[in-house]
Amino acid sequence: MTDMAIQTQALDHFFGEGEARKQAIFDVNLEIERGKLTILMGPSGSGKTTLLTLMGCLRHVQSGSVNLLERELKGAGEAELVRLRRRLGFIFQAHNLHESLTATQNVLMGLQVHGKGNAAKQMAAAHHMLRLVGLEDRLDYLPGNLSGGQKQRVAVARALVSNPNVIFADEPTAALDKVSGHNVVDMLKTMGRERGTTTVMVTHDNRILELADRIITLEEGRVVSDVRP
Ligand SMILES: Nc1ncnc2c1ncn2[C@@H]1O[C@H](COP(=O)(O)OP(=O)(O)OP(=O)(O)O)[C@@H](O)[C@H]1O
Repeated sequence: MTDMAIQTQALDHFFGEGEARKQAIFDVNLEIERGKLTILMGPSGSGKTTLLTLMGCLRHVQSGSVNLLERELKGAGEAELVRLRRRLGFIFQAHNLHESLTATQNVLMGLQVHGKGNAAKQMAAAHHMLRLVGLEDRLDYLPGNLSGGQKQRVAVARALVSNPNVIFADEPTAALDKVSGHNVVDMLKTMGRERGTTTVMVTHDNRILELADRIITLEEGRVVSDVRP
């Protein structure tokens, strides 16, 4: 097993066809260590989300290479990608909770796609995760009755409950106040220390940079800075 969760080599990415074809990612070469919190920064349109979705098997690799958990994504078949995605957790903007399901049921969705454990064990794991994110008194609330920050914490609990190897997060703290944002990122760091979970996070949130193990900055699709604070 290597110490790297993700490696990219000569990674390019293009959108559009013919005259509208436009390059969004240029020659990105990165090695991302296991168990660390890596932040992707950069101005709007610099390619952060494109890079995150390429590394997270959410977009086909067109040119160059992405190695995720020792599997090459370029040319990988759909069955292989599905197997890999089961080892990942995704935290995108808060709005992807199911509005008709309670907090607990939303977190259970994070387990049921994996088919892990029996119903009682799954319920216990969902409740445990919701307690960890400080929502023990909101287990049976619908998203409509939760604040933006509480919804985001449900999304975090759902991403973490299956104990993924890598978590991809796009602006996970955008809707949170400073304390809740810190709590979410602290939790991801704790998962890194205790379980070796790797987190790659896109953020504009300057308040959480101090928590990062590494900060990679993109501009116009290129890596322009890469620091370990
Ligand atoms: N589906 C798409 N079709 C065409 N162009 C796209 C598509 N998605 C992104 N792009 C373009 O690729 C470039 C990078 O976009 P991307 O969303 O990765 O940037 P970003 O850094 O995440 O921006 P933001 O901070 O605003 O979310 C931009 O020029 C964008 O217009």
